[in-house]
Amino acid sequence: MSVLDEILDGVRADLAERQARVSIDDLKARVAQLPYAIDPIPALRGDGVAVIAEVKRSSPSKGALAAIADPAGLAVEYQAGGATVISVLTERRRFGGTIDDLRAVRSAVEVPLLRKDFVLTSYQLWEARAHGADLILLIVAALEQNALVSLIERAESIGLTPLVECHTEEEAARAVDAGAKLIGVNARDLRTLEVDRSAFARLSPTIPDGIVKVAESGVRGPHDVIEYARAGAHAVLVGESLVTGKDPRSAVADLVAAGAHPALHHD
Ligand SMILES: O=C(O)c1ccccc1NCC(=O)[C@H](O)[C@H](O)COP(=O)(O)O
Repeated sequence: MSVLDEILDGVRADLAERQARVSIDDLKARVAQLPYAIDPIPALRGDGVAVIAEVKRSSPSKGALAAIADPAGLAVEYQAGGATVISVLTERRRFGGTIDDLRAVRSAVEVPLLRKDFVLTSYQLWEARAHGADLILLIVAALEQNALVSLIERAESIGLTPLVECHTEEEAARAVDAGAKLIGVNARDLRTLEVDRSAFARLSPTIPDGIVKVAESGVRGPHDVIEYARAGAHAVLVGESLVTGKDPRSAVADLVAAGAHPALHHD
């Protein structure tokens, strides 16, 4: 069984437990009380390379990364450093996150929030909105094509912007066919956990102009932002190097500064 399949089994079990406690109608009622979600696309498409900074406690590839007792405090630092979007990993078993982290971060920052998880059902979309997310991750490798298409449509219908993640040419084609407007190329193969930073440059030309492109994973510092920008990234998604560094605010600011060089601006 691949790492991804193991993660998905755990996600299904945790999901069943949450669904038994909180009904989808309760989530819909909560969403009805909230302001509209923020559309992140204009900011992600702006000049320079946007930084999506991630709250990430642990990972299947590295184990424990950082204790992060105060996810909201970390998010405030990310925002102060210039992050365009903040990603919150809410998967419990392998990443040490919870949906409550999302709520805590929402109450502390104004920038758009990505719920980073393994979304399989529309319940998780409502859950994400009810806890303040503006974006949701949909992983092509985890979804049949008809499920991907219907989750994209459902997410958009409730105001969420789907970030559709791929790792291979075939998955990128599926993301485009499914109508994704925001596509992430993950350097990490979720089945083997190997990181291949050349994946973005390989897949980027296959993604049509007009779609916003995010380079995910493996960003160690400003030099990787510059490389991803040269290959056409509108944004980078960064977790590990930020949560394991000493000063998340200045680390984000350094990435933003690297991506802001006029030579890297999009046409
Ligand atoms: O991070 C992992 O080990 C991992 C394993 C299996 C599925 C997903 C995984 N990570 C999720 C992510 O996509 C990353 O957290 C995100 O892109 C940031 O990556 P990094 O900067 O390398 O922490």
